[in-house]
Amino acid sequence: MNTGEVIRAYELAKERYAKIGVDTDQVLKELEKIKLSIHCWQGDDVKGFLFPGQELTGGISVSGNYPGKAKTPQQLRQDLSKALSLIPGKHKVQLHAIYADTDEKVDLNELEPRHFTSWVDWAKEEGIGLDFNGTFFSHPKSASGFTLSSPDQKIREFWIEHGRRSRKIAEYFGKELEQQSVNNFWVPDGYKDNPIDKQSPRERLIEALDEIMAEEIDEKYTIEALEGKLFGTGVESFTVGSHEFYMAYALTRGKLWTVDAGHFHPTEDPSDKFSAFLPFGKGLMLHVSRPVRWDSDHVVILDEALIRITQSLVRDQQLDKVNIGLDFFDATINRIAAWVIGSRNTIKGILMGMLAPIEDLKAAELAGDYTKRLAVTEALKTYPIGAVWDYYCVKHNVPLEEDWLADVQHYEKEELFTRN
Ligand SMILES: C[C@H](O)[C@H](O)[C@@H](O)C(=O)CO
Ligand SMILES: [Mn+2]
Repeated sequence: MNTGEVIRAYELAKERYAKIGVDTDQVLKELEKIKLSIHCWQGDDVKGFLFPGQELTGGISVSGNYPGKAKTPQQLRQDLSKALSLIPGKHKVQLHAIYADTDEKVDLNELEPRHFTSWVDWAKEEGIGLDFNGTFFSHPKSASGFTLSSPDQKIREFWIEHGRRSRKIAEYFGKELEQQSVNNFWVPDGYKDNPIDKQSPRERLIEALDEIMAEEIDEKYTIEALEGKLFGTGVESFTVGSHEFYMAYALTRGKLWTVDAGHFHPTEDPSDKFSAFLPFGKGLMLHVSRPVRWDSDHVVILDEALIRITQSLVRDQQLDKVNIGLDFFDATINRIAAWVIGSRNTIKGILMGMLAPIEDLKAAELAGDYTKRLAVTEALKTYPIGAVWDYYCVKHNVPLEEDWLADVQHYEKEELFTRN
């Protein structure tokens, strides 16, 4: 489609939506405000650069061996820039601590903001923000399966220091990039088999987190988010940082609660958590992911689960209290395409949520008119969202659905396949 065709299709779609009271121009203005927090670790299968020979641990795994993964910080930034050029809007990128860019031999408890200056320079060039994650896995000191809740004080102290340093790095991001940097905490701690004592590890985790958070840091620059999980592979029976644990921690400490869509029982609907937590809590961080039977971290597609999440955010007016991060890693496909597909789908999901006569539907629901609620929501599924999306892409100078893949394939040939 050429630009003229896109505009004509948009004008027709605009009229169609106007008939049900939806102003598409206004919707696109709102959509522009959406900032995803795109995870850097899709670009190199969660390897990072600090510990080259280290295997991925912590009960998470990446399958696949697609050629061309980023092996240096420069390559990862170049790949991220390519992906960002194909995703409409201005976003953020989330780093893990293992993505420090330095020639020094530095351990996780020694990291400083200066080890991330090249990332900040790059973010300034891109005009984007940076979020952060301490890396509490893939390290000899997490080999016992315990980090912040370890019964070994020395191990605990190592990870507490890492947590403290992660806050200083996130603060630095916030100051330099003039926007709050969310600092996400996820630890893999837990047992494969049934424990006798569940209380002590949780008490140790509370104490360790409190020590990490002891220093007051201006929230203008950074805020912590805490990510719970039902289980990980090898940690099937007991996870110290469960959902209830972190929800309570976040509520009592004024922090964000992280909802990773892959971290729940498959019959649970993560989107249902938002309206239960937000009336009490400061806000949420999301890790939008696609669990296939388990926390498999598949690339996000425009499926029912994603739409439930994005519809909740829009319908319950939660967008200003929720940071929309992504978390998936697939090494069986082109990694840049993975970022582009997952990010574009998440934005499309939000657009889908916005392109609805929400007030009208709320009124119908309140009046007990569930027939109208069902009829209209079903009808909306075949409304011309694609035409609105195409127009949004053109407005933001990014390729249409049928065009971006050729761009990625060209980059793959010229750049990714030349890497050994
Ligand atoms: C890289 C991980 O996915 C990430 O740190 C964490 O957010 C997670 O989801 C672990 O399952
Ligand atoms: Mn996650």
